[in-house]
Amino acid sequence: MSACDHPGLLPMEAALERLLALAGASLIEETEQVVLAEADGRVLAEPLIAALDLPPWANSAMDGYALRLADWTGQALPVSQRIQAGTAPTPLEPGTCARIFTGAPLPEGADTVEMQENAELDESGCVNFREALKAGQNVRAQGQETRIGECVLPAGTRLGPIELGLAASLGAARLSVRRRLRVAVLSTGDELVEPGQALGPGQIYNSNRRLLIAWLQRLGCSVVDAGILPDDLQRTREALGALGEVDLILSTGGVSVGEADFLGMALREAGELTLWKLAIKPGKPLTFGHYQGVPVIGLPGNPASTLVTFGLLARPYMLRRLGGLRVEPLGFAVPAGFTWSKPGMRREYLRARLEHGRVVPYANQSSGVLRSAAWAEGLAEVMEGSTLVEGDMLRFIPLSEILG
Ligand SMILES: Nc1nc2c(c(=O)[nH]1)N[C@H]1C(S)=C(S)[C@@H](COP(=O)(O)OP(=O)(O)OC[C@H]3O[C@@H](n4cnc5c(N)ncnc54)[C@H](O)[C@@H]3O)O[C@H]1N2
Ligand code: MOO
Ligand SMILES: [Mg+2]
Repeated sequence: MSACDHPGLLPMEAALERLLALAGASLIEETEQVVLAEADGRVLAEPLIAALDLPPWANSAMDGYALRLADWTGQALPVSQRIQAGTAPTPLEPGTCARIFTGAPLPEGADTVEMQENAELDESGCVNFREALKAGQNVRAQGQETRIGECVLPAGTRLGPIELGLAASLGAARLSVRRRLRVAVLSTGDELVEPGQALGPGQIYNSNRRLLIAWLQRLGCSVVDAGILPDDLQRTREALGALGEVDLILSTGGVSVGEADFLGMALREAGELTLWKLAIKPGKPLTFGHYQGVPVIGLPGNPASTLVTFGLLARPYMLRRLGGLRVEPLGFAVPAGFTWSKPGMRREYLRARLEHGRVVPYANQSSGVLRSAAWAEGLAEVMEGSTLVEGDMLRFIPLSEILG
């Protein structure tokens, strides 16, 4: 039986589709102008329109000599001016050439550049060209990259180093971006203790809080750290209700079927549990609901489950709320370097590496083992109901595609 015909489990595509639709219905509308230095990781709210041609004027791609090709019939040409980058040339005197350097503006009247390695300056100050010349060679035409008025980046683009460099090349000093998403982070569990404190009986250190806060900061969110919440229904209700002005509550743990899993209970009681139990491993009990109108994503507490569900579901949801265009990781197809003989009802996301171009999973895929992800370079997707033999293709999602 596959997840599609399993009554209790929602397939991955359906879950993501629902989450993205919910996100699209609660877009963050407010925008702000930020200087480029503050714009890394933000989502562009308005298209970036070129305010100038790029390059703004024709220029040389080589260090050499600029000439009008029609002036050259094989004879040596005298050098009539010297043009460095950052200077303004005078029009080219007919029958002459100009000494020119890479990035310098082409003088009016010139249409061709020969690199200096193919030219020879004689004692009389004239240049002999050794090879046949082609009109337009080594010339970077005005506007060859971008024309003034063109849309260079659409609204919804996530800004990274390349986009910021491009905006700078067009002289944009500020960009209009969506305001930061305000996200509250809650770690649920009586067993949790923060690093730096001594462990008591039955206690473990809280890893999800650090993992999520660092990740959210990379995503450009402003984080409200709500600390550790004990496994108690009344305290859960109070904590959820007291988080103030946030766009999203992100919690870990307390969403499965245990008697101490109170987050799901609190959402059910509030009557707004929209999504629960997905056909993915790890991550089955992922929960989405609202508490007093605020969206809540309850990530499963096992650290590898937190990682997978945050990266593949919560992250796209959050970016879509900011109007993000490309929010889902793409990954790529690679051959399996392992055999998978037991088809499961849940789609598996194995913490894996590429070795000699093949996917190799970490030996211990328990969802409690975060070390698997530190070893891994990506998530290898094994589809529900399928078996694999070595060499079969599967999707590999690099962690670098989702960590930020
Ligand atoms: N009878 C069943 N039991 C479980 C089922 C099930 O279907 N039936 N599902 C299992 C699956 S799958 C998962 S995933 C977990 C999810 O449980 P919860 O989200 O309710 O999380 P907890 O029970 O609170 O904790 C699970 C596990 O993770 C550890 N944990 C929790 N928070 C943190 C943290 N911040 N840092 C580090 N580790 C954390 C916690 O100690 C538990 O070991 O449920 C299964 N059970
Ligand atoms: O769905 Mo859970 O995350 O497998 O352990
Ligand atoms: Mg539990």
